[in-house]
Amino acid sequence: MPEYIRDGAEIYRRSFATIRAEARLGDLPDDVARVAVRMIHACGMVDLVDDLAWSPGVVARARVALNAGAPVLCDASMVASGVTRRRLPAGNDVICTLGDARVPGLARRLGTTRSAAALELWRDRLAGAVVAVGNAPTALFRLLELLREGAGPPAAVLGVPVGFIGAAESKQALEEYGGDLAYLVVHGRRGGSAMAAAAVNAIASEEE
Ligand SMILES: C/C1=C2N=C(/C=C3N=C(/C(C)=C4\N[C@@](C)([C@@H]5N=C1[C@](C)(CCC(=O)O)[C@H]5CC(=O)O)[C@@](C)(CC(=O)O)[C@@H]4CCC(=O)O)[C@@](C)(CC(=O)O)[C@@H]\3CCC(=O)O)C(C)(C)[C@@H]/2CCC(=O)O
Repeated sequence: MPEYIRDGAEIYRRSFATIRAEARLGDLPDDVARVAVRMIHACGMVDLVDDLAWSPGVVARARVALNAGAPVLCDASMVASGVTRRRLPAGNDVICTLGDARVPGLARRLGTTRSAAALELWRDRLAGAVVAVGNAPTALFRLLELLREGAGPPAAVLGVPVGFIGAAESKQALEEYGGDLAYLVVHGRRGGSAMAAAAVNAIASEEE
Protein backbone atom coordinates (compact mmCIF):
# COMPACT_ATOMS: atom_id res chain seq x y z
CA MET A 1 0.00 0.00 0.00
CA PRO A 2 1.27 3.53 -0.70
CA GLU A 3 1.45 5.97 2.18
CA TYR A 4 -1.72 8.02 2.39
CA ILE A 5 -2.91 10.93 4.49
CA ARG A 6 -5.27 9.98 7.27
CA ASP A 7 -5.95 13.41 8.76
CA GLY A 8 -9.19 14.79 7.33
CA ALA A 9 -8.35 18.43 8.08
CA GLU A 10 -4.97 18.03 6.39
CA ILE A 11 -6.58 16.40 3.35
CA TYR A 12 -8.95 19.37 3.04
CA ARG A 13 -6.09 21.87 3.55
CA ARG A 14 -3.93 20.30 0.82
CA SER A 15 -6.88 19.88 -1.47
CA PHE A 16 -7.93 23.53 -1.26
CA ALA A 17 -4.28 24.62 -1.65
CA THR A 18 -3.98 22.51 -4.82
CA ILE A 19 -7.17 24.01 -6.23
CA ARG A 20 -6.01 27.55 -5.43
CA ALA A 21 -2.68 26.82 -7.15
CA GLU A 22 -4.17 25.23 -10.26
CA ALA A 23 -7.49 26.98 -10.92
CA ARG A 24 -7.64 30.37 -12.62
CA LEU A 25 -9.40 32.18 -9.79
CA GLY A 26 -7.79 35.56 -10.40
CA ASP A 27 -10.68 37.09 -12.33
CA LEU A 28 -13.29 36.10 -9.78
CA PRO A 29 -14.49 38.27 -6.90
CA ASP A 30 -13.13 36.87 -3.62
CA ASP A 31 -16.48 35.53 -2.41
CA VAL A 32 -17.23 33.82 -5.75
CA ALA A 33 -13.71 32.35 -5.74
CA ARG A 34 -14.38 30.76 -2.33
CA VAL A 35 -17.53 29.17 -3.69
CA ALA A 36 -15.73 28.04 -6.85
CA VAL A 37 -12.99 26.38 -4.80
CA ARG A 38 -15.53 24.28 -2.95
CA MET A 39 -17.42 23.40 -6.15
CA ILE A 40 -14.16 22.31 -7.78
CA HIS A 41 -13.39 20.31 -4.66
CA ALA A 42 -16.67 18.43 -5.20
CA CYS A 43 -15.91 17.47 -8.80
CA GLY A 44 -12.12 17.53 -9.26
CA MET A 45 -12.19 19.78 -12.32
CA VAL A 46 -10.09 22.93 -11.89
CA ASP A 47 -11.22 24.28 -15.27
CA LEU A 48 -14.75 24.60 -13.91
CA VAL A 49 -14.11 28.33 -13.48
CA ASP A 50 -14.14 28.71 -17.27
CA ASP A 51 -17.85 27.86 -17.28
CA LEU A 52 -18.80 29.78 -14.16
CA ALA A 53 -21.12 32.79 -14.45
CA TRP A 54 -22.79 34.81 -11.73
CA SER A 55 -24.75 37.96 -11.13
CA PRO A 56 -23.03 40.70 -9.12
CA GLY A 57 -23.46 40.22 -5.38
CA VAL A 58 -25.03 36.77 -5.60
CA VAL A 59 -22.92 35.29 -2.81
CA ALA A 60 -23.59 38.21 -0.46
CA ARG A 61 -27.32 38.04 -1.19
CA ALA A 62 -27.48 34.33 -0.52
CA ARG A 63 -25.46 34.75 2.69
CA VAL A 64 -27.70 37.55 3.97
CA ALA A 65 -30.75 35.42 3.24
CA LEU A 66 -29.29 32.43 5.09
CA ASN A 67 -28.32 34.63 8.04
CA ALA A 68 -31.92 35.81 8.17
CA GLY A 69 -33.15 32.21 8.30
CA ALA A 70 -34.13 31.61 4.67
CA PRO A 71 -34.78 28.00 3.70
CA VAL A 72 -32.62 26.16 1.17
CA LEU A 73 -34.85 24.66 -1.53
CA CYS A 74 -33.25 21.71 -3.33
CA ASP A 75 -34.36 19.89 -6.48
CA ALA A 76 -33.01 16.49 -5.41
CA SER A 77 -32.63 14.78 -2.06
CA MET A 78 -28.99 14.21 -3.07
CA VAL A 79 -28.51 17.99 -2.94
CA ALA A 80 -30.35 18.30 0.37
CA SER A 81 -28.32 15.45 1.86
CA GLY A 82 -25.06 17.14 0.88
CA VAL A 83 -25.81 20.38 2.73
CA THR A 84 -23.82 20.36 5.99
CA ARG A 85 -26.37 21.38 8.61
CA ARG A 86 -23.82 22.68 11.13
CA ARG A 87 -22.57 25.23 8.58
CA LEU A 88 -26.01 26.81 8.24
CA PRO A 89 -26.10 30.06 10.22
CA ALA A 90 -29.71 30.04 11.45
CA GLY A 91 -30.78 26.42 11.69
CA ASN A 92 -32.19 26.94 8.20
CA ASP A 93 -34.67 24.45 6.80
CA VAL A 94 -33.29 22.38 3.93
CA ILE A 95 -36.23 21.31 1.82
CA CYS A 96 -36.61 18.83 -1.02
CA THR A 97 -40.20 18.10 -2.03
CA LEU A 98 -39.37 15.47 -4.67
CA GLY A 99 -40.31 12.63 -2.35
CA ASP A 100 -43.66 14.12 -1.33
CA ALA A 101 -46.52 11.67 -1.94
CA ARG A 102 -48.41 14.25 -4.03
CA VAL A 103 -45.61 14.69 -6.57
CA PRO A 104 -46.17 11.66 -8.86
CA GLY A 105 -49.82 12.66 -9.31
CA LEU A 106 -48.89 16.28 -9.92
CA ALA A 107 -46.34 15.19 -12.52
CA ARG A 108 -48.95 13.09 -14.34
CA ARG A 109 -51.50 15.90 -14.24
CA LEU A 110 -49.03 18.55 -15.40
CA GLY A 111 -47.39 16.26 -17.97
CA THR A 112 -43.89 16.86 -16.68
CA THR A 113 -41.12 15.25 -14.66
CA ARG A 114 -41.45 14.68 -10.93
CA SER A 115 -38.52 17.04 -10.44
CA ALA A 116 -40.43 19.90 -12.08
CA ALA A 117 -43.77 19.01 -10.48
CA ALA A 118 -42.12 19.06 -7.04
CA LEU A 119 -41.69 22.83 -7.37
CA GLU A 120 -45.47 23.25 -7.06
CA LEU A 121 -44.86 22.53 -3.38
CA TRP A 122 -42.27 25.31 -3.12
CA ARG A 123 -44.70 28.12 -3.82
CA ASP A 124 -45.23 29.28 -0.22
CA ARG A 125 -41.49 29.06 0.67
CA LEU A 126 -39.94 30.43 -2.54
CA ALA A 127 -39.84 34.18 -1.86
CA GLY A 128 -36.47 35.01 -0.32
CA ALA A 129 -35.23 31.40 -0.31
CA VAL A 130 -31.88 30.11 -1.52
CA VAL A 131 -32.55 27.67 -4.38
CA ALA A 132 -30.04 24.93 -5.20
CA VAL A 133 -30.63 22.95 -8.41
CA GLY A 134 -27.98 20.28 -8.93
CA ASN A 135 -29.69 17.58 -10.89
CA ALA A 136 -32.79 18.32 -12.91
CA PRO A 137 -32.87 20.76 -15.82
CA THR A 138 -36.67 20.56 -15.84
CA ALA A 139 -36.72 21.86 -12.24
CA LEU A 140 -34.70 24.91 -13.26
CA PHE A 141 -36.91 25.54 -16.30
CA ARG A 142 -40.02 25.21 -14.11
CA LEU A 143 -38.58 27.62 -11.55
CA LEU A 144 -38.22 30.27 -14.24
CA GLU A 145 -41.79 29.60 -15.41
CA LEU A 146 -43.08 30.02 -11.85
CA LEU A 147 -41.25 33.35 -11.57
CA ARG A 148 -42.73 34.52 -14.86
CA GLU A 149 -46.15 33.54 -13.52
CA GLY A 150 -45.55 35.87 -10.57
CA ALA A 151 -44.15 33.64 -7.82
CA GLY A 152 -42.11 35.50 -5.20
CA PRO A 153 -38.47 35.58 -6.27
CA PRO A 154 -35.83 33.70 -4.30
CA ALA A 155 -32.85 35.54 -2.80
CA ALA A 156 -30.50 33.56 -5.06
CA VAL A 157 -30.50 30.61 -7.45
CA LEU A 158 -27.51 28.27 -7.52
CA GLY A 159 -28.21 26.62 -10.87
CA VAL A 160 -25.94 23.69 -11.67
CA PRO A 161 -28.08 20.91 -13.15
CA VAL A 162 -25.99 18.32 -14.96
CA GLY A 163 -26.40 16.33 -18.15
CA PHE A 164 -27.06 16.29 -21.84
CA ILE A 165 -30.73 17.13 -22.22
CA GLY A 166 -31.72 20.59 -21.10
CA ALA A 167 -28.86 21.24 -18.69
CA ALA A 168 -26.98 23.82 -20.75
CA GLU A 169 -30.22 25.37 -22.00
CA SER A 170 -31.79 25.74 -18.56
CA LYS A 171 -28.67 27.43 -17.18
CA GLN A 172 -28.55 29.76 -20.17
CA ALA A 173 -32.20 30.60 -19.52
CA LEU A 174 -31.40 31.37 -15.88
CA GLU A 175 -28.60 33.74 -16.84
CA GLU A 176 -30.82 35.43 -19.41
CA TYR A 177 -33.87 35.64 -17.12
CA GLY A 178 -32.97 39.20 -16.23
CA GLY A 179 -34.60 41.44 -13.70
CA ASP A 180 -33.04 41.31 -10.29
CA LEU A 181 -32.73 37.53 -10.06
CA ALA A 182 -29.40 36.64 -8.39
CA TYR A 183 -27.79 33.53 -9.87
CA LEU A 184 -24.68 31.44 -10.07
CA VAL A 185 -24.37 28.87 -12.87
CA VAL A 186 -21.88 26.50 -14.43
CA HIS A 187 -22.60 26.73 -18.13
CA GLY A 188 -22.67 23.63 -20.31
CA ARG A 189 -23.18 20.01 -19.34
CA ARG A 190 -21.24 20.02 -16.11
CA GLY A 191 -22.94 20.34 -12.75
CA GLY A 192 -24.39 17.89 -10.27
CA SER A 193 -25.90 17.47 -6.85
CA ALA A 194 -22.56 17.39 -5.06
CA MET A 195 -21.55 20.64 -6.73
CA ALA A 196 -24.83 22.33 -5.75
CA ALA A 197 -24.46 21.20 -2.15
CA ALA A 198 -20.84 22.38 -2.11
CA ALA A 199 -21.93 25.83 -3.30
CA VAL A 200 -24.49 26.07 -0.49
CA ASN A 201 -21.89 24.88 2.03
CA ALA A 202 -19.36 27.48 0.87
CA ILE A 203 -21.89 30.28 1.10
CA ALA A 204 -23.28 29.15 4.43
CA SER A 205 -20.02 29.46 6.35
CA GLU A 206 -16.58 31.08 6.04
CA GLU A 207 -15.11 27.98 7.67
CA GLU A 208 -13.10 25.83 5.22
C1 LIG B 1 -33.40 12.87 -16.85
C2 LIG B 1 -32.91 12.77 -15.45
C3 LIG B 1 -31.52 12.94 -15.22
N1 LIG B 1 -30.87 12.47 -14.11
C4 LIG B 1 -29.58 12.70 -14.18
C5 LIG B 1 -28.55 12.20 -13.32
C6 LIG B 1 -28.71 11.53 -12.13
N2 LIG B 1 -29.91 11.28 -11.55
C7 LIG B 1 -29.80 10.40 -10.54
C8 LIG B 1 -30.91 10.13 -9.67
C9 LIG B 1 -30.77 9.15 -8.55
C10 LIG B 1 -32.19 10.77 -9.80
N3 LIG B 1 -32.55 11.48 -10.89
C11 LIG B 1 -33.98 11.89 -10.87
C12 LIG B 1 -34.04 13.36 -10.50
C13 LIG B 1 -34.52 11.67 -12.34
N4 LIG B 1 -33.47 12.02 -13.28
C14 LIG B 1 -33.84 12.47 -14.40
C15 LIG B 1 -35.36 12.61 -14.41
C16 LIG B 1 -35.94 11.41 -15.20
C17 LIG B 1 -35.88 13.90 -15.03
C18 LIG B 1 -35.15 15.15 -14.54
C19 LIG B 1 -34.96 16.21 -15.59
O1 LIG B 1 -34.65 15.90 -16.75
O2 LIG B 1 -35.08 17.40 -15.25
C20 LIG B 1 -35.68 12.53 -12.87
C21 LIG B 1 -37.02 11.90 -12.49
C22 LIG B 1 -38.14 12.89 -12.57
O3 LIG B 1 -39.25 12.50 -12.98
O4 LIG B 1 -37.96 14.06 -12.23
C23 LIG B 1 -34.53 10.93 -9.75
C24 LIG B 1 -35.74 11.51 -9.03
C25 LIG B 1 -34.91 9.55 -10.35
C26 LIG B 1 -35.36 8.56 -9.28
O5 LIG B 1 -34.51 7.84 -8.75
O6 LIG B 1 -36.54 8.49 -8.98
C27 LIG B 1 -33.31 10.70 -8.79
C28 LIG B 1 -33.14 11.79 -7.70
C29 LIG B 1 -33.34 11.27 -6.31
C30 LIG B 1 -33.06 12.36 -5.28
O7 LIG B 1 -31.90 12.65 -5.00
O8 LIG B 1 -33.99 12.95 -4.79
C31 LIG B 1 -28.38 9.83 -10.61
C32 LIG B 1 -27.74 9.39 -9.31
C33 LIG B 1 -28.38 8.75 -11.72
C34 LIG B 1 -28.49 7.30 -11.39
O9 LIG B 1 -29.33 6.88 -10.59
O10 LIG B 1 -27.79 6.55 -12.06
C35 LIG B 1 -27.62 11.00 -11.30
C36 LIG B 1 -27.13 12.04 -10.27
C37 LIG B 1 -26.50 13.27 -10.88
C38 LIG B 1 -26.40 14.38 -9.87
O11 LIG B 1 -25.27 14.81 -9.58
O12 LIG B 1 -27.45 14.86 -9.37
C39 LIG B 1 -29.27 13.66 -15.29
C40 LIG B 1 -27.99 13.32 -16.05
C41 LIG B 1 -29.14 14.99 -14.58
C42 LIG B 1 -30.55 13.58 -16.16
C43 LIG B 1 -31.04 14.99 -16.72
C44 LIG B 1 -30.28 15.49 -17.93
C45 LIG B 1 -30.01 14.49 -19.02
O13 LIG B 1 -29.16 14.77 -19.84
O14 LIG B 1 -30.61 13.41 -19.14
